Amino acid sequence: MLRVQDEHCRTPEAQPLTEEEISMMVLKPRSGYDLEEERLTLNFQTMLTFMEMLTSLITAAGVIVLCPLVKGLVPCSFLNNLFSIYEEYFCTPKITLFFRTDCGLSDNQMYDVASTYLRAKIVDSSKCLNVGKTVRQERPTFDIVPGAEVIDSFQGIKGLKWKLHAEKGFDGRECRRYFTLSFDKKLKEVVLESYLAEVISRSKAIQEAERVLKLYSRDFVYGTPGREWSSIVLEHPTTFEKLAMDPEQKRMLKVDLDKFISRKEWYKKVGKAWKRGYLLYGPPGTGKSSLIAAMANYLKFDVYDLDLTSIRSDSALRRIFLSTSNRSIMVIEDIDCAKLEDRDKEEASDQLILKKPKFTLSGLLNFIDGVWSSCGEERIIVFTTNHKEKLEKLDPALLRPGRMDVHVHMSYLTMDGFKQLVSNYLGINGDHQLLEVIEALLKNKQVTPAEIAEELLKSEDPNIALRGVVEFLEQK
Ligand SMILES: Nc1ncnc2c1ncn2[C@@H]1O[C@H](COP(=O)(O)OP(=O)(O)OP(=O)(O)O)[C@@H](O)[C@H]1O
Repeated sequence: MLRVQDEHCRTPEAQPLTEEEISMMVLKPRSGYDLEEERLTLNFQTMLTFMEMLTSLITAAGVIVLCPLVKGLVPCSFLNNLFSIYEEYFCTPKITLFFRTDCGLSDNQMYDVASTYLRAKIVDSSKCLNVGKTVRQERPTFDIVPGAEVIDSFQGIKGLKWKLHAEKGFDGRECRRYFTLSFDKKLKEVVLESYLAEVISRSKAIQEAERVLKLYSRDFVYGTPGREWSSIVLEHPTTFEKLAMDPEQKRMLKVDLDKFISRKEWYKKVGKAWKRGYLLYGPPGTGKSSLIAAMANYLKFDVYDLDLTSIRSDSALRRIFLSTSNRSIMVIEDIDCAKLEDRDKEEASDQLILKKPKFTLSGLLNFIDGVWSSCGEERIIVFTTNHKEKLEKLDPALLRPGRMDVHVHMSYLTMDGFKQLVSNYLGINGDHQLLEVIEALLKNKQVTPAEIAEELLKSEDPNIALRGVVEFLEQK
């Protein structure tokens, strides 16, 4: 007989687990939606009897499969499950590790580690692969498909069996994925102490080698249990070199970022969260989003785009921040338009972060400091606004020293910025008779880089494009 002992519902007569039983513990998800961890212990003395029963059952199942008359009546998936349960738990004493997408409040990094590690293995060992390619990628990438297995080896040890599972909800739709790694009980020490370390380090090396920046947003995560963010590859072409901005301002920003990156020990010494806050302000179309892309490209940091108005509770905000990775930029755009004070009217709940007295932006920063000081490193947070003066009214404390570390004014286009745009769009480096005319016009006009970029896009012929700019400035 199989004795199943659940940590949460042990029978009154159950004895404390022996060391042998503890070492046999595996984590196993329950069926259906409920993935709560369940400890399953197998008792050797009772296992044989059960195996006999199971063998008979499987033999019967085999007969059913072979019988063409009834074959169609038995769902294939049922038999597959039966076989894999048999093989997984009863052929040899096994340990199975589960790598699920979530890990308490945050995403489980080990799921991503496993996914990256296995991607490098599957081309040789899998029969089914997902193939993908974005416009900018030269080569396709391959990914493991649900149900596929990868048998790995390590230091002469064979039979480390990985499998990707896709779990379906009651409506038949896939609701979450997880990997399992099954191995002989004898290998427990080597797997937990050496193999997993090797998997982590290989996956890190692969990620570094094929590093693509990602843009995370929360637009598509609703209905995806276990994930707070969805991502796409960030392929923004803007770099500091391409930005139409005061050259000295650009230089200082790069120095500031370099200094931030190199000061890990300093942040530790003074007991501050290793984060830096930037406030980018200026009229629409002056390049605030472009600057964020330039910062991400410069640092090779992922970007998280957070819409604050969609967050209902303190705990949701904490979960969302905890689900972001290190070496990333959190962007909160148009902070003055967030209408944060209105949210407390929508619902009366103790959880709401925006109850009166009003939620303040500096309060949010305190909150973020708290979350990140406990678990985040190399984090940048960027607020943008078109109206700094509105922000002063909304939350004056935000602009006090020590709140946002760097304030960057994105101004209307200057001649330096214009030369940069002309170089980007027309390949001209300060050498055209219309440049002087344009310089004189720019001194008295307020135009944004976005407006001029639009004009420059109209023709690849420098004479036509620059004449268009002159006309545009004269009419402005
Ligand atoms: N400083 C700049 N340097 C180079 N290109 C720029 C700059 N500013 C704007 N542009 C061009 O204009 C487009 C829009 O600019 P961007 O979205 O970065 O401005 P923004 O200040 O973030 O605007 P908004 O406040 O409306 O979001 C960019 O895609 C880019 O082509």
